[in-house]
Amino acid sequence: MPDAMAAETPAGPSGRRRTEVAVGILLRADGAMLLSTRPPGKPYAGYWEFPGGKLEAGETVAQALRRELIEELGVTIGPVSVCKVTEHDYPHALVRLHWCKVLAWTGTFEMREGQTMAWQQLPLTVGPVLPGAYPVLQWLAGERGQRVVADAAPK
Ligand SMILES: Nc1nc2c([nH]c(=O)n2[C@@H]2O[C@H](COP(=O)(O)OP(=O)(O)OP(=O)(O)O)[C@@H](O)[C@H]2O)c(=O)[nH]1
Repeated sequence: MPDAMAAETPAGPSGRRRTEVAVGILLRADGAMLLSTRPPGKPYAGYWEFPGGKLEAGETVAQALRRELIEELGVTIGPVSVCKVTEHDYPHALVRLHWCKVLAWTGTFEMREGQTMAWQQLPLTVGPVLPGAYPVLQWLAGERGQRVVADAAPK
């Protein structure tokens, strides 16, 4: 993977350019992960997602994630590396998501974009989740022998 990427890269199978996105899986010592709601005014506002955002031209994933988490949450993360890459084709954008586990940060969480945050164990107790975040939740659930959402109660 290149050290720095353009914010958009050549077209994917659907003929659209890909938007590169850095996403953080912030994990607490007890295994809880941080989810937050998408701010008002953005596509899928109110859906739950992992914190992160689009790369700016010339930024690495780690640099973009560091900047986004300061902007959105007011916390500063240490060095991170990408643990998984996924793609999702939305009506509004074809996105390539670079996922990083984040185990250490400094600062106090502030919801700087009017979002709501929740530390979540699996199965999740919040929803709905952004479709592009679902494959990673399934991957994390597989690591833990858990389900992303609880089984429906029998009728
Ligand atoms: N942050 C985040 N984005 C995700 C996740 N899953 C997922 O599909 N995405 C997609 O990745 C893209 C991220 O864009 P964004 O709008 O949050 O990024 P940003 O903060 O840089 O936006 P802006 O500066 O244009 O307002 C969106 O298309 C969003 O739907 C996720 O778990 N977290």
